[in-house]
Amino acid sequence: MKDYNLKMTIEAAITHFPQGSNAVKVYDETGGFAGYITMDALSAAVQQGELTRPISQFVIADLPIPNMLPNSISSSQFESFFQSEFCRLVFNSLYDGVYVTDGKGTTLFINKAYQRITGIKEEEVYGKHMGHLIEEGIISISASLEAILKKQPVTLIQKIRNERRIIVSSTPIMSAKGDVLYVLSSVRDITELIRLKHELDLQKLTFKHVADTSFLPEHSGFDNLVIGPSTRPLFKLADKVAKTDAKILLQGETGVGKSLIAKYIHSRSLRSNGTFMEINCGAIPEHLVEAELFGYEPGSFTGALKQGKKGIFEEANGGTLFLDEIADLPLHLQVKLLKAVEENRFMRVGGTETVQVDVRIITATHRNLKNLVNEGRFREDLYYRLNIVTFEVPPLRDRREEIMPLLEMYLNRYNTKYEEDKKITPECYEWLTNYGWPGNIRELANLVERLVVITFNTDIDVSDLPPFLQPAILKTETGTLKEETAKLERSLILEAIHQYGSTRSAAKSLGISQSAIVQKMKKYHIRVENESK
Ligand SMILES: Nc1ncnc2c1ncn2[C@@H]1O[C@H](COP(=O)(O)OP(=O)(O)OP(=O)(O)O)[C@@H](O)[C@H]1O
Repeated sequence: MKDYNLKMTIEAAITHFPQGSNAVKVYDETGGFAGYITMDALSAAVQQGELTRPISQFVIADLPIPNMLPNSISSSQFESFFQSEFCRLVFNSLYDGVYVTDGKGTTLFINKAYQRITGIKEEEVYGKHMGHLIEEGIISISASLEAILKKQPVTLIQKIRNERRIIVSSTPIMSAKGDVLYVLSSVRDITELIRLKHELDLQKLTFKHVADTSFLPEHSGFDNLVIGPSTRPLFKLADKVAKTDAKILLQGETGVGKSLIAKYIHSRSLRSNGTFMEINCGAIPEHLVEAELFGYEPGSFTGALKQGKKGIFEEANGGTLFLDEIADLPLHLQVKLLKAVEENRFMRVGGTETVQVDVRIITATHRNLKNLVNEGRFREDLYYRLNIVTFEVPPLRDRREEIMPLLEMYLNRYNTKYEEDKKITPECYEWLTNYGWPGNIRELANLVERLVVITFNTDIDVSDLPPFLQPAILKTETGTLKEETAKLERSLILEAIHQYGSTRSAAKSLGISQSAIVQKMKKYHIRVENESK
């Protein structure tokens, strides 16, 4: 599977691991073969609680040759052991689950931990063949049967009643003749492990969050800030520079929180009683930017207000002016901005007198401004003027510890807004934390809002996620072709409805008629609120 790369974490690898495989190939950044990662290695890493370590530390060059098991104990000795009270006592005192079958795959014994982890009772499985348990949907796949078939130890991920995921390691016990006499399996709960890990992450973060923001004035509007290890230095620096008038350049992808940091700096500055004005230089038509920034005198151009208008520089007088997407400012206006920034003075469009203001300037861009300077597309003198302090705001994929608290924060927000009480399942959190979030925090917020609105059950689970986020493994692992096709169809319809807002446009985008989409929506219980006709 090309999906496995050296940077992948144990946690991500284990959730993707194809059912029934013992090993998968791993590739390096250039696409070259780097070795194998085995289920045994993942299992060992999970047992040591190394969920966030990269798999590169566990990759091996060659697959191990299967161990030949000791077979000096006779079959009757084993038989009397498995039937003894002593065996029950020993296995029942273990924290991990234990499952014992005979050499044909018929269940002989399960310990108490196995019953706790899986919810399966001994009477449900005792004397039953593993194949039968698969048919009944109690387990998804049998490591014991695999071990019998291969006559080798096998480790794999199994689903219990389509809910919990467990790691099962099965070891065959062989006779001198090489027949499998018994299979001994040990079992660990991954769902629980992952949940515990996230709970721990969340606790650590909540603690830090409180520690870092407790100094904020009440109702400052920043009660819900999530500050993780990667962004803490930025907020500390923001606090330090807030008290000065130093010009700040915020760089970072879209939706990473540049505008939020600008507001934070303003709120912590001596200008916090003044206005915070924000303008997106890329969103205004080029011919209007100058008037928006600097204002204009009466009758200075066609379409202008008779009485003239103040520009945003004047509106921000005494406060902070945040110029977003500064790289989009046309070159000819960069000269005027430079002068305004240096002297806090400028002329309105069509004006003859200078206007004096007292404004603190913060700028932001998602581009690399230095490169634009080198290419001659941004003035070097202005670049140095605006960039006394630079903040590089990292993308969400490099702030993974913040994903879970952000999901929680938005879940609370939208639960309140829509009067719902939705919860995200641990497995779903797992997928959401491992996703790359190209659209950053805004995309995350948008997805949580959608999930709160469109899901029917209280629990938001992996199957509720849009197709681009759904793990491929689920699609092959569960359900018949018909069920899987229906799931996909439902997701595609939901996506289209969400994107286009009306059944007509959604139907068009999917290449079906409006009546067909309406019928399918009835079938899949999809509703559209306030559809525009
Ligand atoms: N540390 C944080 N904690 C909580 N919410 C945050 C945090 N950072 C950003 N957000 C939220 O994420 C959303 C996007 O942030 P923001 O608008 O500041 O990003 P941006 O980088 O300015 O985006 P753009 O470049 O598109 O203007 C906002 O709703 C903001 O409140």
